[in-house]
Amino acid sequence: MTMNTFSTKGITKVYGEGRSAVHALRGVDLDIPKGEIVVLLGPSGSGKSTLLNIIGGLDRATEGDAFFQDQNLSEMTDKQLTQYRRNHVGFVFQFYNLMPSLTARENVELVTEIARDPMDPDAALAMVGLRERVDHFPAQMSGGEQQRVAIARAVAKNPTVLFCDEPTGALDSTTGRAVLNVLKDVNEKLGATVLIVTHAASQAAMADRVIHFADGAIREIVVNDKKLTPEEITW
Ligand SMILES: Nc1ncnc2c1ncn2[C@@H]1O[C@H](COP(=O)(O)OP(=O)(O)OP(=O)(O)O)[C@@H](O)[C@H]1O
Repeated sequence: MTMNTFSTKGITKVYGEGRSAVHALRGVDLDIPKGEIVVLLGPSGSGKSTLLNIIGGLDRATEGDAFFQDQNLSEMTDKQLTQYRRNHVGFVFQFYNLMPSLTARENVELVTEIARDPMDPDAALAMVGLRERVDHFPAQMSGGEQQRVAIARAVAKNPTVLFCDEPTGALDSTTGRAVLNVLKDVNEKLGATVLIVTHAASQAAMADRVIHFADGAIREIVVNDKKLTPEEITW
């Protein structure tokens, strides 16, 4: 039997209350098998980031259960959620979120110093092709290089799962492709489950599984028999 990294049952999320309530998720049932690359697609406001935040332990569902392996995130205390994020989850965002006053290595060390089973920061930076740039500051690097530092920072803790919210949103297609290649490597070499939220529908071709979201619910799940490499994708 395939072990699921995530399994959700009837997840709903309502922001606010009364007349101003926003129903961001309306009952999401989902299984994400271990070690897959999963792409979440859907219009703006359809609930993709909300789902990512809930299974990433950054936010809580209003109702329903979200399991990470056999642990119910919905029943965890705030302290347990912090431990879950610290030990298992890497996050990559559209705008890198690097500390401008720290070098690439120091940005990665922010995470490795508190992680349970970290990689060597220089090894993480070498993995994303930045061996020569470890002592450079974010302002000395291109957008794609900064995003690769952010990925190195996320993978240096040896995460079970890597969440990427619009990781190529601020990049041109050549640079974006290099970033997707790094995510593919992380999936293949570290065995991490990788979840990518994107507006670029063509990136779905590199996924094992594509989840189409609409209006707070899953509209369709497509399993790709054959995946394309990032080089084969155009967008
Ligand atoms: N903190 C919040 N308070 C109130 N409403 C929120 C909050 N966060 C998200 N929403 C609303 O929940 C809905 C789902 O938002 P979400 O960010 O999950 O969508 P998304 O599919 O990720 O969109 P995008 O592609 O634009 O990032 C939207 O209507 C949004 O306005």
